[in-house]
Amino acid sequence: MYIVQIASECAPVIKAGGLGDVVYGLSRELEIRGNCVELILPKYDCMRYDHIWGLHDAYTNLSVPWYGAAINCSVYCGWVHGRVCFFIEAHSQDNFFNRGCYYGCDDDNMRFAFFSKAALEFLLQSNKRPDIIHCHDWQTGLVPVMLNEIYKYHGMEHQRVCYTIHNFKHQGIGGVNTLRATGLNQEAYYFQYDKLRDNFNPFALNFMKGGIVYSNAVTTVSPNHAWEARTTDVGSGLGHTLHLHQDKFSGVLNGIDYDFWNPEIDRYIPYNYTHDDFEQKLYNKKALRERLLLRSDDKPIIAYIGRLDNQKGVHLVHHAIYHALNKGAQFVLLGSATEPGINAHFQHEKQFLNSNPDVHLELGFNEELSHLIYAGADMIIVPSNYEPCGLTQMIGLKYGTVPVVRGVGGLVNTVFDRDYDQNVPPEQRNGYVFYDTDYLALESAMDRAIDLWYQHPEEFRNLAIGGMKYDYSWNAPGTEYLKIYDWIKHQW
Ligand SMILES: Nc1ncnc2c1ncn2[C@@H]1O[C@H](COP(=O)(O)OP(=O)(O)O[C@H]2O[C@H](CO)[C@@H](O)[C@H](O)[C@H]2O)[C@@H](O)[C@H]1O
Repeated sequence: MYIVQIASECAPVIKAGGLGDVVYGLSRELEIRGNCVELILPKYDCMRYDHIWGLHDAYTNLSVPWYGAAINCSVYCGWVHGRVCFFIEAHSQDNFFNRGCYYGCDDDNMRFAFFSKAALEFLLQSNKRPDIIHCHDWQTGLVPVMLNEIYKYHGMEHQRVCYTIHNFKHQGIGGVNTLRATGLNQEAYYFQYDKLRDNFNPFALNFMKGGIVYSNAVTTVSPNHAWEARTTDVGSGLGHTLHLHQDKFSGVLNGIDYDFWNPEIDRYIPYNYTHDDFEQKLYNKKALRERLLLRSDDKPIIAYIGRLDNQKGVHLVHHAIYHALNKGAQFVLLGSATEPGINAHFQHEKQFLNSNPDVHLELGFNEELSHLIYAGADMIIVPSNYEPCGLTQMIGLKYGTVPVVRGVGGLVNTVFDRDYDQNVPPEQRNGYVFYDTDYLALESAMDRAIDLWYQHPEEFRNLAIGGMKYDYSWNAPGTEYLKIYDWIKHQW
């Protein structure tokens, strides 16, 4: 099968979070199974060019219709750890992708509407006719809309779209301008409720809703989140739309790329290890302490790695730091916040805790350091308010780092409470789960994990080693996506 992924991220060259990991990992898995996979991405000025091999001009005169005129683009081609990627650069004073950031600009909706249009123009003009176009999140929600309303009539009538939603919170909101810019026009038509009109704001068009309405298949990143999105408020207002389109909507649990996230071969950690020589993990713990200037003591290290925003339960992350210290544990945090208030809060915490030898807060994005933390920590905490899938608990498991998580979204599908999970046999339980969003709930799960570490170290070790044996690779999800592709390929 010929598959083209259109996305705003692909790890490690463009990574703001889990979306990048998934786009890369899924592409790799599909290619290993003999499919032809290509990726189309924006050419951001701030991406990690050191991860691209052989970048060259692939298509120089891509003329993209925009507001009735056209923007000239160049398309570059290069290999990102073996994957063929096309990067679109727009020559316009809008400077769409030269902003020193991936997201967070006032005109993000226009930037990614343009990217979606340019990606389709590139397919059209370069005569690429994939069987499947796989788009991700709100940034590419307009791809299936434009494919069906415009490009279908220009020779792209056979392309089918799978649309994956990684986060319902950000949906991409536009207005009449979006329609004029992209050439969709026809205001009255797109402002209908069964098209793009936002379910709650009658004056807005919703890109993600467009993606759901117009795609042949829609997925989110875990079965439990698929259920939550349809039936609870985590669908952020799209529950009804998902309900109407439930026949093509499902949850496919993400995988982890074990070629990249694997303590046995990880080149960012000083001591490689497997579940057979688990003792080596201790040397990584020592290396982590040395790197972050934590004191050497007989204490567990609890880690948090992730974006710092309301989704991630920042109030509980904050509380976990102090509770860990009270319980005689050390705490390491690696995270970045885009919201100024949250950023200021954690900057303040960092200064306040600066001289404490049992805690380190690293504020920023650091891929290399994240690997050492996964390898060196004893536990990883994921106290999210909602979590479509969550990768950090799955990476933690692979590194023998016991997850302590809130039972929501994909965390429910991946972490099984050692003491209480009745649905899973004791030998298959792999972490700790709490449910409420208050401090007591968090504390009770942390206490159980910390107590086991102190009082029954052998059992804690068995729990960690058991977790390493779980298979959360792309193997099973790869099969599921291929089934979906196959199903929509034969749809008319
Ligand atoms: N400061 C930092 N430095 C270095 N690395 C960092 C980092 N902050 C985060 N990371 C890394 O980024 C990834 C984050 O994974 P998450 O599952 O938390 O994704 P996120 O919430 O961004 O994305 C959404 O998409 C993913 C993928 O579908 C879903 O799993 C998730 O639930 C959904 O919210 C991990 O690889 C983590 O190690």
